[in-house]
Amino acid sequence: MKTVVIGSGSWGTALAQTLADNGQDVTIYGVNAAEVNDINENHKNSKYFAETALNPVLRATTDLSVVKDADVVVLAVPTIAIEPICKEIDPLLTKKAIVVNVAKGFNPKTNERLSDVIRRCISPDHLSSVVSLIGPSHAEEVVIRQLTSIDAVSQNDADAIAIQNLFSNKYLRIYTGNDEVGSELGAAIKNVMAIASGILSGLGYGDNTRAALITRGLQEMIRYGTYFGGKEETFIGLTGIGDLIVTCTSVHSRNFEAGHQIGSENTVENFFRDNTKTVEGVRTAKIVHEVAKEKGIDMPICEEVYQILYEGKEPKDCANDLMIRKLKAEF
Ligand SMILES: NC(=O)C1=CN([C@@H]2O[C@H](COP(=O)(O)OP(=O)(O)OC[C@H]3O[C@@H](n4cnc5c(N)ncnc54)[C@H](OP(=O)(O)O)[C@@H]3O)[C@@H](O)[C@H]2O)C=CC1
Ligand SMILES: O=C(CO)COP(=O)(O)O
Repeated sequence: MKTVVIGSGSWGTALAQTLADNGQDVTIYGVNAAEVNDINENHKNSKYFAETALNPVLRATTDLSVVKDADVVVLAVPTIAIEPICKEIDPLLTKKAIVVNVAKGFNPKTNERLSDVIRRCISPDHLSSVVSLIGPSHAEEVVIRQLTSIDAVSQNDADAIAIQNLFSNKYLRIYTGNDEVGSELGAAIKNVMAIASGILSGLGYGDNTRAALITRGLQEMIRYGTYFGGKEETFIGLTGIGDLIVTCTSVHSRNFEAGHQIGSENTVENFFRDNTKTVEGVRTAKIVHEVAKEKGIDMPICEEVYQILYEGKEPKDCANDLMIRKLKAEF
């Protein structure tokens, strides 16, 4: 199988190296010539993994025509780039490819789920199916071959199994799934919860607060996901509670890190002025706010994160307001 990984950032590099470790034919396509040269010449991607020597067989290119003849195309770019890159690659594909999405969030222009964007932008002649490869997986750990488990989720069982077999090895164990809605919504919304977790940590709150946030955050994810047809059980799997735990507790999470800065400064000002990293939860918070409001879905934690990011509310007031809401039964 010929695989092209679109995106020479942290996750694209780590996943492509996994395929290189598995002896697969894989090439990374990147828009950033410095990252591409670093991979080819130095066997490093110093911008993201300063200390890590990559598998030396890994190759990268800035020529998008590399997707010609690809059997598998992995989209490892931020959500904002998914629609444009699909439109760019569609005319270059010469056969039906499995398109694997690893981004977490929604299309910022239309609020669509990413699998729907890919099906809309890649013509049926060029698309076998969409597989979402998502779960608790910081690139910083996968690139040094730390044991990790994630899901290959697709409406097409055979393609999910093909992607499971392609990526699995002794450090990356892939499970299959077919609840596209539940898996994608869980993996998207956990980024908002990770911002909330970072904010609470920045405000000085500890383990009790984080456990409450993760538990109640999961309930919000279930409420939102099941509204759109996701299965409740999916949210107690890798793309739900698994991804929620890793991003709400890890120093590697950029969403947690952003929240931590916002909480410790009690303002979003410096974050919005200085941030250059991919922090998907920021856009997701706005989309969840809009959709939840329109559909009448109760999302109190997501709403407070939205208020902090977009409406100038102070983080410490949000934490207090969540605690003094009308008391109720847990379930
Ligand atoms: N990093 C991780 O641990 C994980 C990330 N993800 C998800 O994967 C997605 C990608 O994130 P990640 O790799 O971390 O992000 P990074 O910021 O590390 O890298 C993104 C890469 O995409 C490139 N890029 C941006 N636009 C385009 C485009 N139109 N065509 C080709 N390349 C483009 C960027 O180039 P440039 O540098 O020039 O901007 C950069 O190389 C996100 O949705 C994230 O949530 C999911 C699981 C784990
Ligand atoms: O999704 C991730 C790990 O599963 C990456 O999280 P961040 O985008 O917050 O770094």
